[in-house]
Amino acid sequence: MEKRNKRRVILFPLPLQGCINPMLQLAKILFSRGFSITIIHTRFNAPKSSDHPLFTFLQLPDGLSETQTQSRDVLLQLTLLNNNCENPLRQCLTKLIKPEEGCEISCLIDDSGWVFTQSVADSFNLPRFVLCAYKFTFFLGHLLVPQLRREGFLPFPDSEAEDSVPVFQPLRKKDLARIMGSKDQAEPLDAYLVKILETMKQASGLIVMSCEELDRDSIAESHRVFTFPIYPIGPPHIHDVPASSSSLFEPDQSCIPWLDKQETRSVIYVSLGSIVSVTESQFLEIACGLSQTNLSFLWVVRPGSVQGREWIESLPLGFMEGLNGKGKIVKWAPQIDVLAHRATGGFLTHNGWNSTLESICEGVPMISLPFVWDQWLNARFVSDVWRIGIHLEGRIERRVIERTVTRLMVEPEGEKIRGRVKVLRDEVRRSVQRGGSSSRHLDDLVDRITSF
Ligand SMILES: O=c1ccn([C@@H]2O[C@H](COP(=O)(O)OP(=O)(O)O[C@H]3O[C@H](CO)[C@@H](O)[C@H](O)[C@H]3O)[C@@H](O)[C@H]2O)c(=O)[nH]1
Repeated sequence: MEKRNKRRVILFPLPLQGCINPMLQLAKILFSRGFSITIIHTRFNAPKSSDHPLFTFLQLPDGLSETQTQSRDVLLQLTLLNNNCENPLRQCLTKLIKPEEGCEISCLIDDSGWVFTQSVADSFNLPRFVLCAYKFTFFLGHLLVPQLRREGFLPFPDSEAEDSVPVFQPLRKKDLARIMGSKDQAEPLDAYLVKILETMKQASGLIVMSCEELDRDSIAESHRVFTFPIYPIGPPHIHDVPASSSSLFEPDQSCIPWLDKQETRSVIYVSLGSIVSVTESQFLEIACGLSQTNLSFLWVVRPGSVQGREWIESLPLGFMEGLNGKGKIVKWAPQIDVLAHRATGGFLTHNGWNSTLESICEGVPMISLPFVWDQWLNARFVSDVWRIGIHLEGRIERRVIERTVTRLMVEPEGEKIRGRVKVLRDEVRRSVQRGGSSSRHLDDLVDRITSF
């Protein structure tokens, strides 16, 4: 560990698992470079401070009611949080930014989804860096959504659904339509995106949780939109810093001894991240599809993620027993360890950006089942550009799932896909090693923060 450099960085993650993980990982990286760390967080989805004893944690009152915390409408939650948290953040910073002996606050790092933080940071003369927890292609592209809508992208005839979208490659029109959302979501979504772009333009830089190896074209294009520096520092979890969990849920550690008993690359791991929910019939189709493969599976079903059900009680009677030990269902898994396990041979994923990166970094081929937002783009990269997975094209049907899992896990096609993901894994892993692209960008970022 390097010596403390008497400088403190304040990080303020958006309270979603997919944003907390990269932000806390960034905190660990900066701590290893000598910075002291303060994490400001909402009460909603508060990270566990006990998992990070070397950081200071400060909680803001966020004003969300119990019902609002349980809502499935993430856009609504983010809007409420943005409305409620400005004053609490201002008060918190007022207390923190007192001339303190021997430790200066260098900057605020927060998520682009916080749209009030730039003006707060400005009022304290505090440089603000924005963290991009998406693939950078999506980050650039999603800011175009309001303009595309104004220009009449929607509706389009069914016959054009598979056509590509030149300004948002490699999306197909049907993917972009899903990202743009339904009519009633259009107005709040577009207003939010316009605000994100407007406030972000005044930031001191953008820290991207991707690397040149995965995002070269979009990084090269970024100067057309942003004048500030971009720091693609690579998949955050493969930097050489001590491991610690930033899970909001308790990972079921029994996954690992269970995997230890399985043959090498024999298990399909299934997880749809921290936000996606499925209908009961989709859940049953996935269950039947997996069981019909006769292959081993490890499946994360978050409590509440089957709509209208507590957990897995709608599985047919005797379903688990009928698998003869070949299936295991848990509420939350130690995902990175699962993907790194020699027994894991494939990942049926919603293609959240963290899951996609984690799978690439472990060389695990994917089956893509995106549901919302950037997942549509990540899935296209996986299946159409990098060709390291197979896209389900939304077909949550037992026969399709059975067939696709079999293709990936046991057929020659799967072997080819596995070969490609291993090549990509090696390139991406090299980026964080000394002299690699991400390692150099990280050095630049540290120099920049230190220069303030
Ligand atoms: O059983 C599990 C399941 C997931 N995870 C972790 O949880 C994170 C999940 O992140 P991600 O794969 O990005 O999915 P979401 O939680 O759904 O993330 C949201 O945020 C991401 C980053 O902005 C977006 O890419 C997604 O579309 C959005 O749904 C990953 O680090 C996983 O390792 C676990 O530790 N155990």
